[in-house]
Amino acid sequence: MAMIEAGFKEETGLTHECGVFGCIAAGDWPSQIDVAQVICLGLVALQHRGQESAGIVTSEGYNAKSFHVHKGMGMINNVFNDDSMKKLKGNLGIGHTRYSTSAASEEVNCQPFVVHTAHGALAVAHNGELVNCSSLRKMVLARGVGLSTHSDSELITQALCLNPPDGEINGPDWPARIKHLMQLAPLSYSLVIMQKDRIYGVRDPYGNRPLCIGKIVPVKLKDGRENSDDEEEEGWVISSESCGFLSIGARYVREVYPGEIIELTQNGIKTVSIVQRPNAKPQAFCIFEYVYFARSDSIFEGQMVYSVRMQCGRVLAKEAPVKADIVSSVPESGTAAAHGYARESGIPFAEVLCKNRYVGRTFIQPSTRLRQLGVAKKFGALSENVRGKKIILIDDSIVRGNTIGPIIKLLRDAGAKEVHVRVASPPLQYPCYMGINIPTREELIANKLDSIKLAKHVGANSLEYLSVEGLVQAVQHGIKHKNSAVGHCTACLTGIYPEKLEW
Ligand SMILES: O=P(O)(O)OC[C@H]1O[C@H](OP(=O)(O)OP(=O)(O)O)[C@H](O)[C@@H]1O
Ligand SMILES: NC(=O)CC[C@H](N)C(=O)O
Ligand code: SF4
Ligand SMILES: [Mg+2]
Repeated sequence: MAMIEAGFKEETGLTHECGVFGCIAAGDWPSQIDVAQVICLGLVALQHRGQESAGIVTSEGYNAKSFHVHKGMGMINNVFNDDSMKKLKGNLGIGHTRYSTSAASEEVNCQPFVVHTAHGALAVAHNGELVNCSSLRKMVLARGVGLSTHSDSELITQALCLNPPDGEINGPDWPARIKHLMQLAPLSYSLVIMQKDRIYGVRDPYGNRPLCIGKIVPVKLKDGRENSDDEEEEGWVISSESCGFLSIGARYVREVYPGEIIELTQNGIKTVSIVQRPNAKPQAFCIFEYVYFARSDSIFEGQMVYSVRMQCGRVLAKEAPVKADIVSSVPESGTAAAHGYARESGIPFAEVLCKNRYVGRTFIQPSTRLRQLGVAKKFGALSENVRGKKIILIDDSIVRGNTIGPIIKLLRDAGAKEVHVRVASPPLQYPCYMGINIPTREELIANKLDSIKLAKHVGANSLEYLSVEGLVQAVQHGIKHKNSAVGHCTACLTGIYPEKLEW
C-alpha cells in the first residue's frame, strides 16, 4: 500500500480507507475471552486499511455511564502496549484503524468517537465518508448540538444522539435512532456502535463499504477433538474484512447486508431492521475493494478476493492478449491477476521482482539522485528470470503512474527484451467521495495520457487496461445468488455515482 517516508513521500496507489472491528463475549459475564486482545489482533489484520491512528473502546457491559478508552496516532503496534491493554477491561468493545478522509490526521479525530448521552455512553467507529456531510452538519448544528471537530464520523456520532422523529416512549430506542441517521445520510458508511451491553453493526443501504460477522469458537474441545461448525460460540466479532478471523479463533458467518442494522449481545446476533435504498436502486459495493484495497484472503459476496483478482487476470488475457515468454506481476496486489492471466493464456508465470518491505519505513531523506530512482527503490529485479525475456507485466491499477515507469527501467536494466504492461482494472479518471482519497483529476495519469501515450511515457512496448465491462463481469462471475439488486460502484472509472452528490 502507499509508501510513507519521514520527510519524503513518494505517493503510489490509492490510499485512505479505514478498518472497523467489534467483539462481544457470549454467555455469562465476566467472560474468559480477552476482548481487548481479540480487538487488537483484529485491527492488526485490518492494518492495511489505515495506518494513521488507531483506537479501542471497551465496556464491562453493566454500567451505561463509562467506557475504557485508548486511542493514539500511528500503527496498532505503536499505539497499544501491555499497560494500555490492561486498562481495556471488558466483555465487549470496538476498535478502529484510520486513514483520514474528512478531517486532518490528528489526535482529536482518532476513532472510535465517544460521547455521553442522556442514556449513557456511546462509542462509534466509522469506515466511509458522508456524501451529504455539509447539509447534515448544518442540520445537526441547527438542533443546538456543538461539534468539536470537522470529522464526518463525529457528525454521525452526534446525529445518533438526536431523538428519533417519533420520540422514545420506553427509554432509549437506539435502533430507531440508527434508522433515523440512515434516512438522513444515504452513503457511505460501515459502522460499529457500542452502547452499554451491546454492539450494533450497520452498513449503508448501498452496501458501499464492507462489513462482516464471525463467531469465536473454542480452539479445542474439552475432550481434545477439533471443533466442528455447530460448536457453540464463545463470542461474536464484526469486522470490515474477514481476513483476520482465523488468526483470532473465529469463523466467518456472513456479511452484514446492505442497509442492515444488526445487534450483537451476549445472547447472540439478530437483525433489527433492513433499510431499503431509494427507488429500488442497485447496490453499490466499492469495486476497488476487489481490485486493490482488501486483503486477498477476505471474503465478499461469497467469494474470496484472491479468486476475483485471478478472474480479472483471466478476462484481461482474453481482452488484451500478447505473445511473450513469461507473465509476471508488480507485487503485492498485482500477483493474483497475473496468475489468472498466465492460466488463461497458457504462458508460464515467473516472478521478476522482489519487494523490499522495509523501505517504506526508512527515516533516510534520499538525495536528488536517489529520489530520481523513485519507486524502484522498493524493488529488486530477479535478473536470471528477466534476462533476454519478453515479459507481460501485470499490475492491479495505475493511479499517478509513479510505480510502473521505474519498474520497467529496472527490468530493462536487468536485460528484459520486451515489457508489455497489462493493468487488471480500467483507467482511473474520477475522484471518490466515499471514503477513498483518490487524487485530483489532474493527478490521475489516465486523464493526461491515453494508453498508447502512457506506454511511451513509461517505456513499455505496449500497455492495455481491463475494460469496465470486463472488470464488472470478473467481479460478478462467482456471485452465487445474483439478483437484480447486485451492483457495484464504479464511479472512479465511469463518473457514475450511486447517489446525487451534494456539490
Ligand atoms: O500509479 P501509482 O500511483 O504509482 O500507483 C499504482 C500502484 O500502487 C499500488 O501498489 P502499492 O505498492 O501501493 O501496494 P501493493 O504492495 O499492495 O501493490 C498499486 O498496486 C500499484 O502497484
Ligand atoms: N477512510 C475512512 O473510512 C475514514 C472515515 C472518516 N471519514 C474519517 O476521516 O475518519
Ligand atoms: S468511486 Fe471507486 S473507490 Fe470510490 S467507492 Fe466507488 S469504486 Fe470504490
Ligand atoms: Mg502495487
